[in-house]
Amino acid sequence: MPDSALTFAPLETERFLLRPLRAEDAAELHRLVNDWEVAKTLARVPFPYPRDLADEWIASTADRIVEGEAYHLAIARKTDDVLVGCVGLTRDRDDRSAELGYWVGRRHWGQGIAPEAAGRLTHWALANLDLDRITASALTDNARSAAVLLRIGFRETGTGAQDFLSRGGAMPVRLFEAGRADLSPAQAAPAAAPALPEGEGKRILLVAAVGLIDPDNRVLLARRPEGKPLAGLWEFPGGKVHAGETPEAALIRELKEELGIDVSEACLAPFAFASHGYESFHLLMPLYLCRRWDGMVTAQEGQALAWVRPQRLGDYAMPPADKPLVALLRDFL
Ligand SMILES: Nc1nc2c([nH]c(=O)n2[C@@H]2O[C@H](COP(=O)(O)OP(=O)(O)OP(=O)(O)O)[C@@H](O)[C@H]2O)c(=O)[nH]1
Repeated sequence: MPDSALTFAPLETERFLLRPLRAEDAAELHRLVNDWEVAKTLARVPFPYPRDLADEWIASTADRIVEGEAYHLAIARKTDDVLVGCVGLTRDRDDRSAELGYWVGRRHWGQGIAPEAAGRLTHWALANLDLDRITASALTDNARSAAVLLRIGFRETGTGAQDFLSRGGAMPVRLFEAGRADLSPAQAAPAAAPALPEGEGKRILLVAAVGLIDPDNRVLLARRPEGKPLAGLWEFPGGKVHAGETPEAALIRELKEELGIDVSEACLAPFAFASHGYESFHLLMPLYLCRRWDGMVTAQEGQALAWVRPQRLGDYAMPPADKPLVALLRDFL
């Protein structure tokens, strides 16, 4: 059995750790899930739940984490590591989506555990896996579960029918989904952004970005980290132009802060710009190209970095404002 504990760093919430399940969790997991009130709400859980199945299922979750197929995690109390439930995501690679599931043992109900755990896993997944959507479903008669999803930011998309092992057949469900925009409606620029003319009633946000190009003609993309709007999307390094700063000075500052490199103004060649209306601001973003810098490009803020061949840029999910820039860059390089 591969050691998923070595490959998956537990996710922390205010009160819980979402960590890989361990063989020692089996007895408590069985006690909590072998309860009709819990099992009847879960599509893939039989009732009664055989004790051996807890061992088998826990063993299988480790392989699937290592393979990046599914992330089924224990919700464990930080104070004493007691298992209170499980939360999981199963990926559908063809669709760049994953399905969320969760349950909490009956003795732990009423403490807001499900939204805390499922919300954390949803945010983490959209920021760190190549996904655009998380889907979820709740039995039509399970208003409590639907409320959890809505609280996290999921949208209701319709109804359907799903096979429930515990019920011995198909049951009506409400369908939900969440993308980045649902989880981070606060796409608004922080108040520190410089005051610029209003466009169509929206504030104009000036952001400077750069296509760093290495000797193999590859372009550097950086992944927006969890916690920022549009987390998980790949973008050109850069950031907001502060009041009193030129776009070039802003880039030189951002490249030092984010990538640890020194760039001189003479090496920043203006290339193109993006002008894009986001929901709460209008982005104006000059894109420079740069082939010379001092120092080694290293992620200073834990963000993922990728050197990408121009033909492969389309494989990376980027903010909508970047689409025209990517096309121009591909033609240019
Ligand atoms: N750097 C960068 N920002 C982009 C790109 N495309 C795009 O839409 N943006 C948007 O421009 C804004 C940049 O803001 P930011 O939050 O990265 O700026 P920053 O580094 O100063 O952030 P901070 O204030 O959290 O430090 C975001 O709304 C981001 O979504 C891009 O390719 N590169």
